[in-house]
Amino acid sequence: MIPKLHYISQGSSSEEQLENIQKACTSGAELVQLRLKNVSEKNFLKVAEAAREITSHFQTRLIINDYYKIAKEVKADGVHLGKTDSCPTIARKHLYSWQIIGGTANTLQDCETLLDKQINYISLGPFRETTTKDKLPPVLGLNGYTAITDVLKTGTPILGVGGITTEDVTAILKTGISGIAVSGDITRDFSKIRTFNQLLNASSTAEQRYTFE
Ligand SMILES: Cc1ncc(COP(=O)(O)OP(=O)(O)O)c(N)n1
Ligand SMILES: Cc1nc(C(=O)O)sc1CCOP(=O)(O)O
Ligand SMILES: [Mg+2]
Repeated sequence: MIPKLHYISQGSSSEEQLENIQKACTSGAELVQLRLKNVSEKNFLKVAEAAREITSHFQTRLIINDYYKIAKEVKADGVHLGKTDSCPTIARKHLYSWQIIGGTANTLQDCETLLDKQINYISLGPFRETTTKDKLPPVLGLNGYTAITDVLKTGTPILGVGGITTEDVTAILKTGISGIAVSGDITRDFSKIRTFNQLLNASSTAEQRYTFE
């Protein structure tokens, strides 16, 4: 099962990235995506190895952004690929059978293309403007989400992404979106993970671990 909350990492250095990943894990994140830009592949691999160690310690899933070969090398739980990244079909051939592949979509057509390529989840965005990523396509908002999920009848999880805060969750879930990926709102305050999990009715790993339910 794909967790309903994905924390997309950020940080202005490798050290800050790893600190944020550790904070996300201690705050109950079930899944962390390592998103690190403007570093060499060699440096990305080093950070990915450290991120794998941290996440494994907390039994938190790890998704590698962009680099499917690194996802295989560090035995991450999967890879996230955007429209200008490697093709999911090629990544699938390279990865272990248990590794998951997520893909970015901005339109209904993108979603259909990804479903044909048998990805495990779709991340549909941007929900609203965000400073976390440059050169975003037009925002979809609640109406855009409803228009796409109404047509797209699929059992594949569709996550919302882009400028999402805790205040948006309830309305987003009513559109047919089943989970969310968040960077800024969580990085500003890691205690928000607990609130997001409650709003999403997602299991908080820490709570599960101690309640025997
Ligand atoms: C969960 C999630 N959704 C969307 C993206 C964006 O991927 P992409 O379009 O490849 O852009 P970059 O993140 O690589 O800049 C994502 N990473 N994660
Ligand atoms: C990485 C990313 N991809 C997006 C897309 O729409 O494809 S929006 C986005 C940024 C998500 O971070 P925040 O929660 O800080 O807006
Ligand atoms: Mg990418």
